[in-house]
Amino acid sequence: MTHYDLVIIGTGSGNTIVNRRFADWKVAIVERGTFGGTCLNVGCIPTKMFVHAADVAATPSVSSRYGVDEQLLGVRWTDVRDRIFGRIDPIAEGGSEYRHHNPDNANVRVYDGTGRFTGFKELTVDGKDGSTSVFSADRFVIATGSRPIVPPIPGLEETGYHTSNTIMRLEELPRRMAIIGGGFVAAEFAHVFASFGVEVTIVLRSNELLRLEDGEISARYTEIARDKYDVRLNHETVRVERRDDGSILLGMLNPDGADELIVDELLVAVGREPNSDLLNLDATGVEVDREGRVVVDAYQQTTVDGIYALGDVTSPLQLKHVANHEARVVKHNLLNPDDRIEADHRFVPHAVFSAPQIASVGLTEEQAKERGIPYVKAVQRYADIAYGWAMEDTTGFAKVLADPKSGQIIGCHVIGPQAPTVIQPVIQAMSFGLDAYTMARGQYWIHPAMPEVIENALLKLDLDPER
Ligand SMILES: Cc1cc2nc3c(=O)[nH]c(=O)nc-3n(C[C@H](O)[C@H](O)[C@H](O)COP(=O)(O)OP(=O)(O)OC[C@H]3O[C@@H](n4cnc5c(N)ncnc54)[C@H](O)[C@@H]3O)c2cc1C
Ligand SMILES: NC(=O)c1ccc[n+]([C@@H]2O[C@H](COP(=O)([O-])OP(=O)(O)OC[C@H]3O[C@@H](n4cnc5c(N)ncnc54)[C@H](O)[C@@H]3O)[C@@H](O)[C@H]2O)c1
Repeated sequence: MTHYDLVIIGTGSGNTIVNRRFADWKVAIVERGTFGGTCLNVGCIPTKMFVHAADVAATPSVSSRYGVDEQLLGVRWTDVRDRIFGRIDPIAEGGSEYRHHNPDNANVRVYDGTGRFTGFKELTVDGKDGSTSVFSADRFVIATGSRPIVPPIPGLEETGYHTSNTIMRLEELPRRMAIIGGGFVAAEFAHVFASFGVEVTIVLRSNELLRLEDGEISARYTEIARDKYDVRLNHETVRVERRDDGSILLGMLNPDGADELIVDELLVAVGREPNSDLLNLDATGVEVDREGRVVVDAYQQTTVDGIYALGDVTSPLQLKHVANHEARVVKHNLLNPDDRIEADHRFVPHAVFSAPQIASVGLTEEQAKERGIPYVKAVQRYADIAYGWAMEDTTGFAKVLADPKSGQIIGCHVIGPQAPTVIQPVIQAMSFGLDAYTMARGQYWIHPAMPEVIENALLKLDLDPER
């Protein structure tokens, strides 16, 4: 049986581990799908390329507030789509080609197929070409990501539906689209398709969109979304069927009774589950938790010595920057087994590229309350800073929570233009222990740029003068 020094299963962030420092290792990489994983092929990168096109398409609807009258003449969907995938698909192919054939990878063998453990540190790969390969290794990295959850709604399978994996490759724009779910994917695709002229209906069970955000952010986003889209809160989808004219009917229940909706396309966006079940992890002794996530310690090592895991298959934070960080930790620990480092999950930010954009780091106000953590808070509206005037923004704000005594920032939540960029200095301050006052007054803030929304929020904090 072939024996490797290292086997990587999954080519999302897992693929970033192997470089020249592993030149004298015998390495295998296993991939069942498209090389490059979720972020490149069906996640962050294409979605944000669509989001930018949507931002452009949405501009004429607001430009008159600046005294500029514009008209959207049309959205050439296939041109939008083909520009995006015309750029991305070759990158995935190039990545695969590089690993398969480039002399840099003379020590690397790529297996195109699905890996599953068939013994202790023994993997069997069912190849896409029908072959079966069995090999062993000293070390493994499980980096198999996650996949969209498909809820057991009667009629869903027979009717057909899209997930984030397929919706970006539609042949044409539908007239009407329903999105089941009220999280990241729902918020981003609602913006994309509504900006392109599709009538979007969001159907969700809870009474708020993006309900895991800070309460004031979810409430503001929900209010804005209800103005733009048909949002059916507190609606449980209980059946789906295809009608004779090809349209799709959703049967829903809400506290007032039954409700129906007819659309042309259906996007299911109710979360993602870890790809741990395909791996037969019992065979090698790797444990998973109740949600199916691979259990790891602070070094990203699983319950088996020498088997590491990273990214969506192990983390409740299904974000590319988390997967990338964990990949760097795993790489270091593989190369330096006697001097391992721990992953740092203290201040993991996230952003939703919806309209408006949202970004967040640290505790929400609700979490601070629940945990009994003392805090002071300040809110700064975009409407009251110079660039907010320029944009005529009326709904955006930045909210900062800080420890009243030390001034350390414990959370920051932003809804409004450039939120994912505006929040970055706060992530830096939290990561390096800079207190709110020093952060605000210890540096220049470019005037009149958007980060002034953060500067002003920091200055409004009612911190203990003795700190
Ligand atoms: C629509 C969408 C938008 C997103 N936008 C953002 C964003 O803006 N910012 C952000 O931070 N995050 C975003 N994410 C999340 C981000 O894409 C993921 O957190 C990240 O890609 C996870 O990386 P990973 O390496 O853990 O897994 P993946 O990139 O999913 O890689 C796992 C790979 O393993 C392969 N695989 C699985 N099982 C096996 C097996 N048994 N054998 C062989 N191969 C296997 C899969 O085919 C896949 O290629 C988005 C996700 C989605 C779906
Ligand atoms: N900008 C980004 O970073 C970005 C963008 C897209 C996706 N992602 C990642 O991908 C993950 C998946 O995104 P998502 O939007 O699918 O999940 P999500 O967890 O963000 O939201 C899921 C939504 O579906 C609802 N829901 C759950 N089960 C349901 C059911 N049976 N019926 C109806 N509604 C149900 C939940 O209440 C929630 O509103 C995100 O959690 C995030 O980590 C990140």
